[in-house]
Amino acid sequence: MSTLFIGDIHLSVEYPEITKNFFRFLQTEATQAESLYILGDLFDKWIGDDDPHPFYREVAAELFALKKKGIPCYFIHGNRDFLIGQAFADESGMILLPECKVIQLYDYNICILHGDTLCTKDTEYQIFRKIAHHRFIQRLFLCLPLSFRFYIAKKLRLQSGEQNKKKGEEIMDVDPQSVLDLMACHDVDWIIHGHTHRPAIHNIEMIVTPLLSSKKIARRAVLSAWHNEGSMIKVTFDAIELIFFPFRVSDFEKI
Ligand SMILES: O=C(CCCCNC(=O)Nc1ccc(S(=O)(=O)N2CCN(c3cc(Cl)cc(C(F)(F)F)c3)CC2)cc1)NO
Repeated sequence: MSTLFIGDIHLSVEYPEITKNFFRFLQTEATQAESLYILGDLFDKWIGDDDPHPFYREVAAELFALKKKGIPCYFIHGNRDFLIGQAFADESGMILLPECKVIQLYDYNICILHGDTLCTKDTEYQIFRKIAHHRFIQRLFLCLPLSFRFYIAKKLRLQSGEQNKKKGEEIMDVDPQSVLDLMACHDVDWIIHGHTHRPAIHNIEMIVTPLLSSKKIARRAVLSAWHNEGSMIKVTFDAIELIFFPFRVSDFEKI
């Protein structure tokens, strides 16, 4: 049996191919798993569970179908969809997890998180995150009329797109010391995260006891975003693998 991790799907009405392939993943690979973890940025934007767009109803229904098949789906918020609340969790059957969680899978000790909190060099983003994750600010934002939230969302997405272009590669990636601190704090052998869109499995040398200078190799597995292909991290008793699968061309494109 296996446990699957995905993230950074960035579903939006503008990219129906990604949505189609995400639904196909839920109806195929995901049905063979013991459970599915979505580690953030399932959606490219989220301005509140009260957004009535039928697109969200469709995604919720496809996710709920997985629950009906007895396969639990766990969700950790990303920097895009950090406002997903209990209402959408109930509608989609997803189980909301805290922003960082240690799970025992087979005989692995794994810390799972979205990954944006590891990008500590991006101080501009970390300041925005602190403000936007404040309960009062979130309550205030969710009280605004949807139209005004749409407006703010459009502005912020444009702004973050422009800001990201100016930021160096290093700032946009995880800070190595933050990774070491997190793994030491939770005493885990594995960390699985997304956010950076830099898929890989990295070996990390951890000092276990400084005096004896004994070390161990831990591993950091990074999810791929779903731009032109699907991707997941598959955990089985024997291995943790980063797997890519091509998007299947929709019937329309075959014409
Ligand atoms: O990798 C890197 C770079 C990372 C790039 C980070 N950029 C990034 O995430 N941008 C971004 C994320 C979400 C959206 S949104 O459209 O979904 N939406 C916007 C309005 N949201 C809001 C909520 C609250 Cl409570 C309060 C406010 C406030 F205070 F602004 F009004 C706004 C809710 C969410 C738009 C852009 N660094 O390392």
